[in-house]
Amino acid sequence: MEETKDMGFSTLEPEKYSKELDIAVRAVQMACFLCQKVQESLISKTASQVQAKDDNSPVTIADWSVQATVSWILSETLGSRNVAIIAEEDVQTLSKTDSAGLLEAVVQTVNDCLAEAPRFGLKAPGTSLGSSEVLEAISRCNSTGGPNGRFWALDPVDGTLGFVRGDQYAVALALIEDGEVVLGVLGCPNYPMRKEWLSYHHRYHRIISKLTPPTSESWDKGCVIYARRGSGEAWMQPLIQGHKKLVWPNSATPVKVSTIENPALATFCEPVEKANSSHSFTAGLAHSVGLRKQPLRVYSMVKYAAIARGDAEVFMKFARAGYKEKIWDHAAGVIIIQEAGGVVTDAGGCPLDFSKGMYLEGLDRGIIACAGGKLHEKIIGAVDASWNSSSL
Ligand SMILES: Nc1ncnc2c1ncn2[C@@H]1O[C@H](COP(=O)(O)OS(=O)(=O)O)[C@@H](OP(=O)(O)O)[C@H]1O
Ligand SMILES: [Mg+2]
Ligand SMILES: [Mg+2]
Ligand SMILES: [Mg+2]
Repeated sequence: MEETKDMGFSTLEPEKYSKELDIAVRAVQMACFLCQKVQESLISKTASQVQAKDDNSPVTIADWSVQATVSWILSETLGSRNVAIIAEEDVQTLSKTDSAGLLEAVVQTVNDCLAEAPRFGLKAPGTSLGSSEVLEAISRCNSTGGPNGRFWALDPVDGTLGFVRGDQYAVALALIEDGEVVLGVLGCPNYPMRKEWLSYHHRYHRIISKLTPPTSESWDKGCVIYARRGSGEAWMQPLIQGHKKLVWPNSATPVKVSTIENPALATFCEPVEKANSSHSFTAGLAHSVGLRKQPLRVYSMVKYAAIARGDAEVFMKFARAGYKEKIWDHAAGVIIIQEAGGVVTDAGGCPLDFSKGMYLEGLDRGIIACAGGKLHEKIIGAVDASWNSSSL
């Protein structure tokens, strides 16, 4: 039987950050609840509710609503003076005069979600938030990060493209102190019941509805994974929302990385979009180290979750030259993999540096995360040769 501890916090109770971790897990559970409702309505409606940002990437009411909700919860529970947050979204688009409908939808979504706070063991607001309070909660996430003090890094919806396509996405929240990630929480609302389904892009929902009777509680769909630095443990909770009977306190089971060391048996994952990572470079690298399986292409930080859960062994991302990785796209995933027993570095073998502000400055070429040191060593050892023979 699998070990189960109440929340997995029993060993952490006297430890630093236990209150922050507890609140962060609840906030991410709520965010997942919010996202599931928005994703359902996005997919069932024909009207497009997806906006394009300046860099042409998508943003939806879920991105803003999660940012507002998590910001509000952290401020209410920890005190707004103690909370600094760096996050992906801002209020620029929402504040435009022609965005009144969009803002209204965000305010409604936030209030609908916050009204459910007691199910997550949190206090709901006394009265519904008005639009100025929602905008304020979003724009309060204006920390610039850096080497000193404590701040949260939030990606309200990571893999927005996967989200709008009805596929994988994640909610990512990390606490960074003096440049080091100390807590990571990753919500993966569509994490499938069977790891094979991770790669069924687009068809995912059809498969689920065909194979899962509508009455099924589908316990294993979706999870929240979290870890505290130095604990040597990573924990996973089922999602609260699909289960009317599930209320706080939730249960947690430990997760561990895979023990596979043989590249021929290992699965590597990478971004779905070629624009986000060079598929041809990783194919060459995979070939040279003897990774024989097809790459598992998954949107978002669900890739980090897959490594931490032992469902894949390697994650590689090599963005185009000039692209600077943002800290909120990696912080939570990195600490979760490390505490679950894995290794994460840049392509030169150095740890990722979360102390330089919004970006992972100084990142050497790409990111390589592995279930174990041996696999990691092999891949790092092969990067230079592949790099020199590629045109990246
Ligand atoms: N050009 C480019 N190169 C590399 N990375 C980029 C690029 N553009 C965006 N992003 C960031 O990638 C985040 C999603 O990364 P993924 O690894 O999940 O990629 S993919 O969606 O599977 O293709 C995505 O996160 P979200 O915006 O939160 O979805 C972006 O921060
Ligand atoms: Mg992201
Ligand atoms: Mg995002
Ligand atoms: Mg985005």
